[in-house]
Amino acid sequence: MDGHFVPNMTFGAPVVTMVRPHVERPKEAFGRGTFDCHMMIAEPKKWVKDFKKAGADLYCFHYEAALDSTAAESPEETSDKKTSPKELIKYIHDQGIRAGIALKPKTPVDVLYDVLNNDNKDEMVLIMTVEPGFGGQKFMPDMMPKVEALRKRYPELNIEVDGGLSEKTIDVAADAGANVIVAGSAVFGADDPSQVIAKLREAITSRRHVRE
Ligand SMILES: O=C(CO)[C@H](O)[C@H](O)COP(=O)(O)O
Repeated sequence: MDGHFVPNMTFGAPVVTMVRPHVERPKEAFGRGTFDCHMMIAEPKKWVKDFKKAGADLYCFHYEAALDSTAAESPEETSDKKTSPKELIKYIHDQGIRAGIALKPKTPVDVLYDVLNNDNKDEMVLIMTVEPGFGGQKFMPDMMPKVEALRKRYPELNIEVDGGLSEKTIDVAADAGANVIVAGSAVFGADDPSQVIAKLREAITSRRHVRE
């Protein structure tokens, strides 16, 4: 979060660098230990290399930001050229990491149909189930048709949901086809976080939307 794309700020690549050595690298694509960096920032292309160097396995940018941001490849650089969502996915893959593309609640899902590759093995889509910027908001069930549409069209795509996920809302998300869950308050506010994580995981694995 950069205080521009969203009205809040969080940490950057130096924190990722410090945490990375304490978490074993994933043994397979999207596996345990994946550092999935959700970039709620206005200039997503500028930070890909820094986050890759810091240890990100997956760089997830916002579609809305990539529509109107620079093609410059570092924070120090300027460029008159623009990037685009499709170009940025390719650029992230060229850096040797996986790409995620996030949609804010008001952005329709069909904008992605010309952006995603036919082979989705190195991609993920994040459907925001709150307006990005703050934890502790209410889950928006009206985002589920977007998840359903993606799951129908891309059976093997990793589909992430973020915002208001808990034991109360997980079944709706899992039934719609989400298989990657971001949960803040429900986990960090729990007496037993591992129990909550286990329940969320069970809701997803019992649906098995992604073929193994
Ligand atoms: O970053 C977010 C919004 O920008 C996430 O929604 C948030 O971190 C998840 O928190 P919660 O589970 O409390 O909704």
